[in-house]
This record gives sequence, C-alpha cells and structure tokens, in this order.
Amino acid sequence: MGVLQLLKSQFVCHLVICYVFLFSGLVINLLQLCTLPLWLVDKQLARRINVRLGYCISSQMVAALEWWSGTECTLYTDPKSFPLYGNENAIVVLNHSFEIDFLCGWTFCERFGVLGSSKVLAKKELSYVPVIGWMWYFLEIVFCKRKWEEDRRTVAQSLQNLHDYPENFWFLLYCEGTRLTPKKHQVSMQVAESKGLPKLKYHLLPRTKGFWVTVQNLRGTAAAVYDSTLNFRNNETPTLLDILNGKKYHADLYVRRIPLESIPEDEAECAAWLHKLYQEKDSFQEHYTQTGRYPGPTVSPPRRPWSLINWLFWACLLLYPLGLLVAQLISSGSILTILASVALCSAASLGVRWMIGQTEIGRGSSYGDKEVPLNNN
Ligand SMILES: CCCCC/C=C\C/C=C\CCCCCCCC(=O)SCCNC(=O)CCNC(=O)[C@H](O)C(C)(C)COP(=O)(O)OP(=O)(O)OC[C@H]1O[C@@H](n2cnc3c(N)ncnc32)[C@H](O)[C@@H]1OP(=O)(O)O
Ligand SMILES: CCCCCCCCCCCCCCCCCC(=O)OC[C@@H](O)COP(=O)(O)O
Repeated sequence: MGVLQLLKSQFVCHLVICYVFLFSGLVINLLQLCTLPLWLVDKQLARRINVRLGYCISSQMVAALEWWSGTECTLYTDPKSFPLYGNENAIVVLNHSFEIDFLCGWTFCERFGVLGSSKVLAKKELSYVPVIGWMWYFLEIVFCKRKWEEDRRTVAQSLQNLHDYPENFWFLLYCEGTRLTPKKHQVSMQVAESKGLPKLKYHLLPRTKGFWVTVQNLRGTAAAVYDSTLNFRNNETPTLLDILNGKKYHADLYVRRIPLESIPEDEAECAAWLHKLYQEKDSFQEHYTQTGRYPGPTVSPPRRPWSLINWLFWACLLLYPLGLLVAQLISSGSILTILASVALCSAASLGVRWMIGQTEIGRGSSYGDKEVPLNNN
C-alpha cells in the first residue's frame, strides 16, 4: 500500500471530508431556504440560484469519487448521439444494482454540465435525509410513496412543473423501483411469470406506471430517453465507504438515445415497450458479463476541475475556523467543554454514518420482497 493510499484510508481524513460535507451542506440548505421569498418574485432566477447551490453539495460527492478515489468512467455510446448529451432534457433509465449507481450517474451529469439541475423520481423517505434530501426540495425533485393510488396525481403534477425549467436536466428513473437483492429478484420473477413475461436474469421486473406517467408528462419537455446500463469492471460492487477509503474503480456505462416520439402514448403499449427494453438491457448485461465490455465505440468524457475546486473552497472556508476552535478548546483546559465537544463530534459522525447507511443495500427497504398473491391475467 502506497503512502497516499494509506493516508486515504485514515479515519481522520474521513472525518475531515464528512465534516466539510455536513457543515457546508447545512450552510447551503440555509442559503436555499433564504431563496424562498425570491420564488414569489422571480421563480426562474430562484431556480437558477438553487441549481448552483445544489451543485455545491452534490459535486462534493462527485469529487470524492473522481478525485479522492480516482474512479474512472468509460461511456459506450453512439458518436452521433454524443453531442446531444447535456444539450437537451432527457429521461434516464438506469439499472439499480449498485450502492453507488446514483453517484456514477451524478458523475456523468457533472461531465455533461447538468449536475446541479439533475432530477430523479425518488422514494419519499429520502426527502428527510439532511443536506441531500433537504437540497432536493429546492431542486424540484419528484418524490413518490411507491403507492400508485397516492402517487399518480402528485407525480404527474410535479412533472408538469418542470415544463418551464430554465436549465437542461436529466430526469433519472429507476424503473425497477428498488435495489436488486436475490429475494426481490425471485419475487419479481414470480410476477413476471404470472404476467406471461420472459424472465430477466440481471434486472427486477420494471414497474411501468412511473415510466408511463413520466413519459406522458415530459412530452414536449424532454427530447429523449437515455437507456443506460452501468457496471463496474472485474465484477466489483463498490460502496460509499469504499469511495471514502479512496478505493479506485472503473465504471462502464452503456447509453442508447431513444427519441421520445418513438415511445407509445397508450399506457398498455408503453408498458409493453418498457418490458421489451428491459429484456434488451438484460442481453446487454449478459454481453458485458461474458466479454467485459458493451457493444459499440467508447469515449471517456474527461473529469472537470470544478468539483474539486468547489470542495477546496468549502474546505478552506470551514477548516480554518475548526482549527481555531480546536486550538482554543485545548488551550482552555476545561474538561467539561472538551467533553461536550467530543460528544457533539460523535453525534455528527453518527449522523453522517446514518446518511451513508441510506445508500447501503443491506439496510434497504422491504419494498418488492413480499410474495404477492398472483392472479394469472
Ligand atoms: C447515466 C446518467 C445518469 C443520470 C442521473 C441523473 C440524475 C441523477 C439524479 C439524482 C441522483 C440521486 C438518486 C437518488 C436515488 C433514489 C432512487 C429511488 O428512490 S428509487 C425508488 C423510487 N422510484 C421508483 O420506484 C420508480 C419506479 N417505480 C414506479 O414507477 C412505480 O410504478 C410507482 C410510480 C412508484 C408506483 O409504485 P407502486 O408500488 O404502486 O407500483 P406499481 O403500481 O407499478 O406496482 C403494481 C404493479 O407492479 C406489479 N408488481 C407487484 N410486485 C411486483 C414486483 N415485485 N416486481 C415487479 N412488479 C410487481 C403488480 O403486478 C402491478 O402490476 P400492474 O402495473 O400490471 O398492475
Ligand atoms: C464528500 C463525500 C462525503 C460523503 C459522506 C456523506 C455521505 C452522505 C450520503 C448521503 C447520501 C444520501 C443520498 C442517498 C441516495 C440513495 C440512493 C438510493 O440508492 O436509494 C435507494 C432507492 O433507490 C431504493 O431504495 P430501496 O427500496 O432499495 O431501499
């Protein structure tokens, strides 16, 4: 292990990274709150400011992936579609098997200049996560309860609100609805069987209603669906803690651009279209598993310095007062103050650990792992 790698695995480094993330995040959340009155006066300006404030938070996690862990990203895509990426609104359909797939998604957003404005159909529980979840309120992220009867109206309304969004955005949709586990796969294949659909080897059966409602409500706003399949080389399954430890990975992303007009408007036809898409995704995954690559040409969009510059800015801003505080604390010699500070730091560390836990599949929801009573129609 090299010196740098040893340094990256040190707990004190993780504490510093997490301290900067947490405190800058809370400061930014506060600034976002201050933009509330502006929404009434100039909504588009408020949105643009929030895109930049949001960037200051999410790019820190991207910086951890790109600059701290040094993870590399290769894109497999049609060269004719490449110039459109980042220059149009799009719905991104991504496989959901990795703990950091959202982070790799963010990295690609960063490289195509749409990180601050990127959107997702996210489970409601994530809106309560401090920093990230709170930031999402101001970025008009669409939340769902994964209960169609409750979601159908709210999701459609939130999507409609994006019609006049002033910046290009990618809207991420994990149609599988939850992360893949052996149990969830088994249950979802039972559902596939009951619906007379071919079984999928690498994906859960996609939930079609969210896709249909998204496509219908973003017609005229988004130009295309980007069908995306993500994998890591050498069968690796990275976690956020691995990234914090500075472990390097290589992500491969296969993207096909599908014009939105080619997707059927009728709900049942749209559902059938999505099922077919997932069967194709399964075959790309099989190809990757067999050969270690996807079909077609590759390109490695370069990482940009902005995420690192942003992190360095917040680190300088926050580490200096922290240093002064620690020095003052030690020189004060007050055991009570020192104990109170240690307790505060421990609470903050536990809080961040809980946030990291939100990304862990082992701590995931039970959504989709219950046997469902099936009627064969
Ligand atoms: C590469 C570039 C990347 C770019 C990245 C861009 C942006 C990044 C931005 C942010 C990054 C941060 C990421 C944060 C990640 C957070 C992600 C999540 O929270 S995922 C969870 C929430 N999202 C979803 O669930 C979306 C998919 N779900 C749906 O669309 C659902 O339909 C729904 C709208 C949520 C409604 O849920 P509900 O449970 O009510 O679903 P359905 O009505 O669809 O379910 C009933 C339906 O499904 C059949 N069924 C039953 N059991 C199963 C099963 N186990 N598997 C499959 N199907 C099942 C059942 O028979 C019913 O069938 P039918 O429709 O025929 O009636
Ligand atoms: C600079 C780096 C600092 C790192 C330290 C701070 C880490 C803080 C991390 C907060 C992350 C919160 C964003 C969580 C996004 C999780 C995405 C996700 O994958 O959600 C799962 C859902 O899709 C489905 O849920 P399940 O039904 O599988 O359950």
